[in-house]
Amino acid sequence: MTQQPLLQVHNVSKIFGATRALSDANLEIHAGQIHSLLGRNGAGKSTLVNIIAGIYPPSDGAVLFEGQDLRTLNIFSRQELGIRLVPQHENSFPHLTVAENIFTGLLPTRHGLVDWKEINRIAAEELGAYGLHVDPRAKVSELSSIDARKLNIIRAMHSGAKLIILDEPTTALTNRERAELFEFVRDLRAMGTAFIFISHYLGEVLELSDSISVLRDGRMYPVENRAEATEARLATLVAGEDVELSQRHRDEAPGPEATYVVVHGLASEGLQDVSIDIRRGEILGVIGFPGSGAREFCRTLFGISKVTAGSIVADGKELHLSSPAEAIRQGIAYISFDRHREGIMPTFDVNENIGISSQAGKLRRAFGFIDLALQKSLSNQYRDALKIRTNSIDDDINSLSGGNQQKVIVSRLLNTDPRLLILDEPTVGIDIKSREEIIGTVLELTRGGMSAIYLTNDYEELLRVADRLVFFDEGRIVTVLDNEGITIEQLTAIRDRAKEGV
Ligand SMILES: Nc1ncnc2c1ncn2[C@@H]1O[C@H](COP(=O)(O)OP(=O)(O)OP(=O)(O)O)[C@@H](O)[C@H]1O
Repeated sequence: MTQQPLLQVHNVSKIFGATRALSDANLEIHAGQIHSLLGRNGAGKSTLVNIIAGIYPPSDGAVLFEGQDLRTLNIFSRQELGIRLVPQHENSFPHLTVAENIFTGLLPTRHGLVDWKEINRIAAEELGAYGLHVDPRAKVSELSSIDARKLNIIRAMHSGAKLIILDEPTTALTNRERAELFEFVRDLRAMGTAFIFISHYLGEVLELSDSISVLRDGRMYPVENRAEATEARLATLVAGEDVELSQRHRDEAPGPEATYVVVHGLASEGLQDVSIDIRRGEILGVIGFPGSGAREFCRTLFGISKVTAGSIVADGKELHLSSPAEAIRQGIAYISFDRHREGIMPTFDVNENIGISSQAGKLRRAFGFIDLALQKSLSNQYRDALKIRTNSIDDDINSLSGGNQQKVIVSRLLNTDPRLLILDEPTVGIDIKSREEIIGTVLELTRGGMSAIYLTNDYEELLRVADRLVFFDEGRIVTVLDNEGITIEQLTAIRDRAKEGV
């Protein structure tokens, strides 16, 4: 390509206190190009895109857009030039309508009044032009996650974006929604829009991108020979070494004699008449579309959703899980798919985030005192075991990268010494190496007798870890299978058949 690049990043570095988050990064992107950024948690991906978007300045180096040095421009001036960052977490306003979201700050007026009829008409036209067929008067909170994500991109397009940065846009989307999003992005690329795409899924990076670079420890490595790149090659580049995938072995699956929890006729909001036993040391894989009951099952077992009928009996004793705190007391822990809303305590440091759920348990001493020394020593152990990347456990949790925050949450739950660990999309936003560290820890603990319920949309991962597979649809269990010789294609076919009621 001979024309001037849209974006040029020249020798950009960033230092936060004692952390060198980025060293001499270089990157060029042209109009109509999709460039993917890969890297482990904490490798510097967000730092790089935040510098491009103008959220903070580089410590060194320069960013040019259409040949113009952006040094003196803040985030808003950069947006006007056409750079838009679409963050991982929805940046739309859920309580406003679709049209209001598109026009935020730019509402057309008539005689000084906001002209809603006109706004809704233009919004409908614009949505249609980009292939999003939703009612402009609908509240954003009512949209499906795929439509909400498309809306975020359309908002960017509406303000004249030429370069859109998508930070892990496929998180928690189903495979079908993912394909739909990619088609949408490709259509925009054909109109000349450029993209920076951040993802931990090597397969989707290979599928979508025109060019790829890997960030490792703040250094950038462009992937040469794009056409010859493979998942294995990318995985090695990301980790800086070969990654060994953890695998559950068939002969490790406990039999029915190891029954630990018996769920009988369970009902709650979105769940009806669910009966299943969970065995000691078992990893029970859970599968279903959103709203199928799979996630509702997990949340009911953790006391988030109220039981309306049926029973949960552990070792012969009925559990009354009136709240998550009660569930923790009963030895049940839950890792939420939504760590930002339900997991991280943003005003606490790493150590406090790990210890918070154990204060009623093993950290408690006489007269309500908490054993702070024990908490610190345990936090340090988790930091080493799960390789949490932080200078110290006293660091502010917000200074950790997203994936490392997730490891803190895993540590917090393990710190409650659960007998049943419920994992709801535990590796979303987690790089390949950290993912294997988390999976390895779960496998190790189940070998020691802990039971686990594992819900993920990543079927490759599920087939590697689960002993049995439980399919949900319309709030009920429709099929239970031993995970023996099942392929991803078969699993998808069974799930779809369940949906069609065959
Ligand atoms: N505001 C900050 N203050 C201190 N350190 C920070 C700050 N932001 C990032 N860091 C550190 O800089 C390094 C790079 O973090 P960054 O968020 O760019 O990683 P990432 O590749 O986006 O990771 P993830 O995939 O987990 O989100 C990490 O060590 C992180 O702890």
